[in-house]
Amino acid sequence: MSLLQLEQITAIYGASQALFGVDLTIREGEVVALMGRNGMGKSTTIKVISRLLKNPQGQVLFDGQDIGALPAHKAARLGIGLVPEGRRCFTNLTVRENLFASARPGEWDFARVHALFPRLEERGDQLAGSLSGGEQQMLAIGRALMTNPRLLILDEATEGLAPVVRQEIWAAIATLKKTTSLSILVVDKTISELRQVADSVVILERGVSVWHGTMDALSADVKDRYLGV
Ligand SMILES: Nc1ncnc2c1ncn2[C@@H]1O[C@H](COP(=O)(O)OP(=O)(O)OP(=O)(O)O)[C@@H](O)[C@H]1O
Repeated sequence: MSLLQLEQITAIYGASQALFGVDLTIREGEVVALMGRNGMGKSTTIKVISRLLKNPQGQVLFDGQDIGALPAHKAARLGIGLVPEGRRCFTNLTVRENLFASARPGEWDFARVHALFPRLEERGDQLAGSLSGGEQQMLAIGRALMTNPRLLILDEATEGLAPVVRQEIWAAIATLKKTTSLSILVVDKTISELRQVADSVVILERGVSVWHGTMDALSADVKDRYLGV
């Protein structure tokens, strides 16, 4: 059964239209990569799902429920956990306080997040603003997990991070895939790493979902046409 279903989503910023028709389905436990060149609508699609963009048109179903009119905090409460582009940790709170601030009852708690990212336990009393970029991304993921989501969304999962840290983030995503029933929507530009975790791919081109299929079906022609690689 599909956990999330977007049908013919359109969205505007003021007078400028960003999405012209996005279809996207994520099944329970599935990892979907959302791809496309810069400015094609990936972050806007994520804002529609997490209800951060007001008044998109089209249908957004989460677990069969139309969430098109819910405020963002209610979408989060239903089980949509967002790791936003740029991390957006509370920089003047400690690591522990950041995690505590988003905690909701469920299987994800301090112990489980610390097991996934031991660095967050070591840095528990440190201000989030003093963490490295990679550590902030771990914290952003940990904070989203503390909400006990059913769908975890990572916008630009490893952008701007050093190669060794990127590997840690991909390893954590692979662990989540292997050991939980979470559905994951991930935006990133590195196809080789996405290939390790993603079950399927949706490609956006100028605000339209133009291609979807498995990672293995992502041919050189499709990559050349839509991703410029
Ligand atoms: N706040 C905004 N106001 C006006 N236009 C916006 C805003 N945010 C995004 N856009 C426009 O909407 C379109 C889609 O942008 P979006 O950020 O969703 O693309 P993206 O695929 O996530 O790009 P990137 O890979 O560069 O992050 C672009 O044309 C962008 O300029």
